[in-house]
Amino acid sequence: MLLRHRTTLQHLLVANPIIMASKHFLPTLKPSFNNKFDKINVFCNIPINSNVKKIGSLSIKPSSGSGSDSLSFSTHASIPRPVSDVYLEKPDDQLVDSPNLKLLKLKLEEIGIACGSCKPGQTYGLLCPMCKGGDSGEKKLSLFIAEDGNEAAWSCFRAKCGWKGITRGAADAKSSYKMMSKVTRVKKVKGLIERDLNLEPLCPDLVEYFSERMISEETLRRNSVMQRRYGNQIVIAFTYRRKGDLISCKYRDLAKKFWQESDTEKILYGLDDIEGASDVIIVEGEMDKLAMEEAGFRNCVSVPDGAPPCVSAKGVPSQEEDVKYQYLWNCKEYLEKASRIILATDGDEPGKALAEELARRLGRERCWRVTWPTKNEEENFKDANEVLMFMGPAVLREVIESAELYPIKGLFNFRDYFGEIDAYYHQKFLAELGVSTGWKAMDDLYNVVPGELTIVTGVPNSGKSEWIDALLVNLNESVGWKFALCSMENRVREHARKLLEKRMKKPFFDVRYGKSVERMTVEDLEVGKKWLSDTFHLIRCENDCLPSINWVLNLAKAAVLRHGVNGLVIDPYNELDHQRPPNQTETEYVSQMLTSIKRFAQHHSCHVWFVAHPKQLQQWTGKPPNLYDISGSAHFINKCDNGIVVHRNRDPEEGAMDQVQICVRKVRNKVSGTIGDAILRYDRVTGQYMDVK
Ligand SMILES: Nc1ncnc2c1ncn2[C@@H]1O[C@H](COP(=O)(O)OP(=O)(O)OP(=O)(O)O)[C@@H](O)[C@H]1O
Repeated sequence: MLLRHRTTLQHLLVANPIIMASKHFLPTLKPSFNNKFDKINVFCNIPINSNVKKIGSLSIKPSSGSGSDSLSFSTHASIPRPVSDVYLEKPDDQLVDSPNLKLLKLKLEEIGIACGSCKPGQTYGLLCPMCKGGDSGEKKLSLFIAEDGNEAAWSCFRAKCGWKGITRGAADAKSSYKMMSKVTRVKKVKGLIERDLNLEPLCPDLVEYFSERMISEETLRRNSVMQRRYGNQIVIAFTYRRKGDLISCKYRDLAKKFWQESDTEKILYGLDDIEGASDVIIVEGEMDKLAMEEAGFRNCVSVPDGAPPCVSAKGVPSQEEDVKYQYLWNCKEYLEKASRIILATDGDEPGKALAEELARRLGRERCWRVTWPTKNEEENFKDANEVLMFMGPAVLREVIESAELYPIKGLFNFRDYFGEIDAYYHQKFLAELGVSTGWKAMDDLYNVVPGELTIVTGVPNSGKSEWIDALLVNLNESVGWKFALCSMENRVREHARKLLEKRMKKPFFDVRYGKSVERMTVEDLEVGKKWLSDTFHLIRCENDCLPSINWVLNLAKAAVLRHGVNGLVIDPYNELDHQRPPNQTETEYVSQMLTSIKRFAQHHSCHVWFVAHPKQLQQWTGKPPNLYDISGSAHFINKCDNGIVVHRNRDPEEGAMDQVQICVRKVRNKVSGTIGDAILRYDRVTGQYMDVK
């Protein structure tokens, strides 16, 4: 006797539509089917012998008793439960009392399946012992007991669980079960039979619907767009094909709800159109694929599952784990031949996330992206079909033709910087040309550029610190710059005195060096103190240990962000903590340290003056030292933007004793200066440096 309404598990899964919304991956929407008989035709008429001999042939289907509203079951909830003719002819007790059935039930109970009053030959919706039906406790475990009561098969239809298995009542038989979701996430079917899907040519109303979206009948025909009836409702059927064979089918009703044949292989829509193509366009939906054809591009495919809400924070998983993008792997051979892939996904955030996920997998270097034209002052058109509808095929063509290279992190073109280059040309960043030091003698040689590193050296007592202080005072007076000071050799009050003398142009005291000039008044001191606190921020290690360069840079960063400082002085290098790993040479250490300083300077547009002493000069002739004489490493001169040697005359016979030589020995940026010497005069009373008249 034949069971007319029995289905195999496979057929059941094929017939269970997985419903999808247009935008994100697989949300659980429910289509509005209402004719049960129509649906039965989808998966019935498969004669199966009622005498189930092999475990493998045991059949199962979701039960109407599940009473659930979830996607797998809802579609068929209204279908009359398939009931065996054999079973109907037999009185209940003949089956219930069989010893094998008792044994079988015992085994099921042991596994956790509460099958108490279940009868052979029927399918039941029970609570899955594995997932407990999720948060809502849905009864999604479908259990089927064979007519002879010897065998049972079950499957949990919750997508997150998928537990399934089979067992027999015989005493020696072992149960076999597995978590479907962990073992095989994508169940492949051998192929859909078009006839079984009851697809029909599009009716005039649907053709009209497409024509309103500027999709012609010719394009619909070429892409085999069909329709399918669900009772009195007709839905669009997008057929997914490979080499002409039907692989999957996606449905769309007029309310824009999507669902598709489940357990079909995931492939790109329009796959045959990109066979052998070197240029491939990828869009986010079937309508966009059809729209591209209207604009003259057949070499276009659509992703089957829409876009993710955002880019995954994790890296690209392995092929097996990459469930959401399985369609790319399944179409690998079609895509790997393409040298140019234009990602024409939607312009919204999920669309951009999809483009990024595709680019990550396909290789950014061969990806391009499009910019959808503006719709009005606030928004852009969102996809190909919208552009086709409102702007026409020529504009859509133009959008594709003007696609730009997909950005690769770290790889740029000058084009990306045109705004900045224009501003530089029009001198919008005045300081970029360098701020004058305040000494005419130096204007052609050295100007201070934000974000650069200046190394200052000179023999002990040459006046390096004095000259830098004087420079800071000048820069503050001329352009209002503020500074972070990490001056380890200076006591705070002494440093304050030196700065105040330069600023107030008066000596702090009226002793020895300042006897000849009136000292600054208490009022001057008050004004000066305010200026000090407005202009300088001190980086100081308050305990006895030496500060490390990273410690200094972190505080300098805080000073930039909190107080907007424009310059940092680190004076001197040898007062920093220079502990380095045992496997690192001093040269490597200095190189790394200077890289950190430069990165800080550039990132924060903060000029850094770094004071470094020369190594002990064996036979010093009184001449200025060389930048290569800096103790530690030649990297000081190699890595700095500017190198300055401060030198003063100590021989009365050689010239005036108050003369100071500022030797500019390196200038990387010709816009800000050049190599050469400037002579300044040092006023010992006020600590000021002045041009020589
Ligand atoms: N041209 C000059 N004539 C006379 N005295 C000067 C001159 N330049 C600097 N000085 C004095 O030399 C002393 C040391 O100056 P400063 O601390 O700036 O030198 P330095 O090069 O930074 O020294 P060090 O290498 O020891 O740190 C100060 O007292 C300063 O007043």
